[in-house]
Amino acid sequence: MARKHPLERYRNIGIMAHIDAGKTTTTERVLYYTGISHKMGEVHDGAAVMDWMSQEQERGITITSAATTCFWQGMEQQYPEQYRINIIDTPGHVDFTIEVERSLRVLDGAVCVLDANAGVEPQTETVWRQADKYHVPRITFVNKMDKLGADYWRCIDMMKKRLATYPVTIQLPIGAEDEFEGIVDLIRMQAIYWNQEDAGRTFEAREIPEDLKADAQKYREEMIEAAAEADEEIMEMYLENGELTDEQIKSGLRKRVINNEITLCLCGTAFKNKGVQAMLDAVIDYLPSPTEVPPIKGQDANDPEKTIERHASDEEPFAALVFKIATDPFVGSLSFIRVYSGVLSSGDSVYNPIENKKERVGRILQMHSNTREEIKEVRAGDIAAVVGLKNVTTGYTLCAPDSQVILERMEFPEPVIAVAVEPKSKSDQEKMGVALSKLAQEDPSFRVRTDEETAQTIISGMGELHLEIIVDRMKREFGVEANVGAPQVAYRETIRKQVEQEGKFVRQSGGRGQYGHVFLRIEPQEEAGAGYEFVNAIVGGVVPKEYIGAVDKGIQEAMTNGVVAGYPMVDVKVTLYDGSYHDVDSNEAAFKIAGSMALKDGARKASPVLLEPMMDVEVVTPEEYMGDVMGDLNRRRGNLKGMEDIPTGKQLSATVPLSEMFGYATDLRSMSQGRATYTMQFDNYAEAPRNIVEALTRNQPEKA
Ligand SMILES: Nc1nc2c(ncn2[C@@H]2O[C@H](COP(=O)(O)OP(=O)(O)OP(=O)(O)O)[C@@H](O)[C@H]2O)c(=O)[nH]1
Repeated sequence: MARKHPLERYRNIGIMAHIDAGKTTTTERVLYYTGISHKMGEVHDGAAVMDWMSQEQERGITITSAATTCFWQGMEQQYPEQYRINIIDTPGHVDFTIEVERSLRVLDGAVCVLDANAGVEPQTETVWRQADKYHVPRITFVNKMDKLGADYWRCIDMMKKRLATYPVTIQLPIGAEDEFEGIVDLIRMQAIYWNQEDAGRTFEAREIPEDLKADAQKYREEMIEAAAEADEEIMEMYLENGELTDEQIKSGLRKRVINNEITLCLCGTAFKNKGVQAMLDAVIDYLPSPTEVPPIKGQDANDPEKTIERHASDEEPFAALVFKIATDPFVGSLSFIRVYSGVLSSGDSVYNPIENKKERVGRILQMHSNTREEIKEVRAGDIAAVVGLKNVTTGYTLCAPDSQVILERMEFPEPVIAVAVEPKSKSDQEKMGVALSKLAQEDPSFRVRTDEETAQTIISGMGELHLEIIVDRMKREFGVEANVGAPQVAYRETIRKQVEQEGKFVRQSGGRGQYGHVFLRIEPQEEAGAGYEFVNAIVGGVVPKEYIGAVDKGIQEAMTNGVVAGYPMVDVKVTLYDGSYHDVDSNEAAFKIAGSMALKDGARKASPVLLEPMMDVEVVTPEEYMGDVMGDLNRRRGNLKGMEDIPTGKQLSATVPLSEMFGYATDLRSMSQGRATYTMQFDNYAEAPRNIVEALTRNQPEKA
């Protein structure tokens, strides 16, 4: 079967923004204007098509990034054929940055939505930096031009200052706030007004209003100059003629957007149905198709030293990245994939190089937000969901069995906040384990562990909201009722010194005994965040090969409950360098215990320390509350990093220990009569002060 839409007519895009800037409303309008959704859903009446999970509808925020596909032929049907746009709606709340990261990872371009009044907000900066990290080309849609205080030029100014980017405007707003009427298109040099009788489906192009003509000329010049810098050829033409054709301007701008040298700015109001279609045209005109981004790199699955490149082409072997797992009440587990190369049909076998397993692909679904369509195959550039894969999690590669590759894996942040969950009844207890492990498989920023001392189930994640939603989903989707403890800090432990430690586990009581014996070198990793590393330095088989894995396992198990206060140990390198075995009595279990014992005993002598998560806190407050807010942050052991004037007041940034931030939302509200807002995200782990360690260990029995 031939490809319906050539790759050049694909756009895989994400929509990113600070919370409440209007991503969901904008996406809704896109679906409406492209004909996917016939009823316009408003965020407040909980009918938005993209926000399909019930929690999202209740809270009016976007939690999971749903993928959806739509088709667009231009505002004036100016493109000869339809383009296929795959959109991922990404959440704006910091607790879910992981969702943003994993969508950015598989996208070719993004639209950054700003609130025209608030401009660049803390979370805008965060997602912008993430997009920088993955080299995602961007255009910016300044939304809410109808809102009180809307100011397009201030937004552009903030982008220069706070995002360190080079914004180039290709539109001018006509009016602002409740007098916002439409836009001036600087390429066509026309004013565009959307008709409100049909919810902005149709529009009128008119002459540019008299009072905007001089500005239009000026900003068009700037735009052309930016386009001319794309390459020497365009520059020469510009210097020769003093002008460029519309096509030359577009191609120059396009080139520079794709190279991440500039970002184009547009404006409108999704809510009042103005400007969205022009933004879609810009997606087609300036954001790259899968063939215009660099080929994805991977490792040869059979030779980790060898780098493989895969180009966006149906002719190359199949390779795809799993970027999201979702449990669906109707079909079970759904794996969302981005196909980088090749073709996959339902019924084919795919290879999972991380688990070394081959799996058969069942149904393949094209997601249209809350509806889905079964399709027969996926090709390079596609985003789709595969039903029923068993051994995959987010970040895994799927590839052709005869051409094995591991695509660049995603990095996931460590969870910082934990709560104990206790099943309400016996039957809940049985179901809870299953539910939690399914949810953990979907979401790599969520972990489950059992506390060794209290035998409680502890779940940890990125923030209070994140865990609240997990507990909520457990109840709704799996029918598990649980009592939830107060949120606690997910402390960590590590060591500061290198030690060598013997671990010997011997039992001889007639018959077959137990014998495991190891020597470990235990040392801190040089770099924080390097994680756990196991080195096998056994020579001459003093610890037989078949037991090495068990030693490693024993060490890892011991590390889940550290020696200071029972928190997981991180950033430790362990070298197994010596040991002995017994012909009859040695087995895996004995070596596992020996490894575990050696680690625990060694860690106690290796200057173990407790680490606490430090949060990057950004507070936006009207000026009159600034003194109170600052004083309060000081009391919370905060370290003030900066203060800036912003349109809505002052923005303070500080590093504060997470343990001091519980209840902050309420305190900040009462301190500022509800007018200050804040965002918080993990920054780093720092050594906890002595009083915290003492408080945490006071009630603990001496560890065995
Ligand atoms: N005045 C005005 N309000 C808007 C506009 N677009 C969206 N809103 C409102 O702003 C609020 C937030 O919009 P959403 O679309 O939910 O924002 P979001 O960025 O998706 O929010 P999260 O999903 O929670 O991150 C809603 O009350 C919208 O109705 C606009 O163009 N003008």
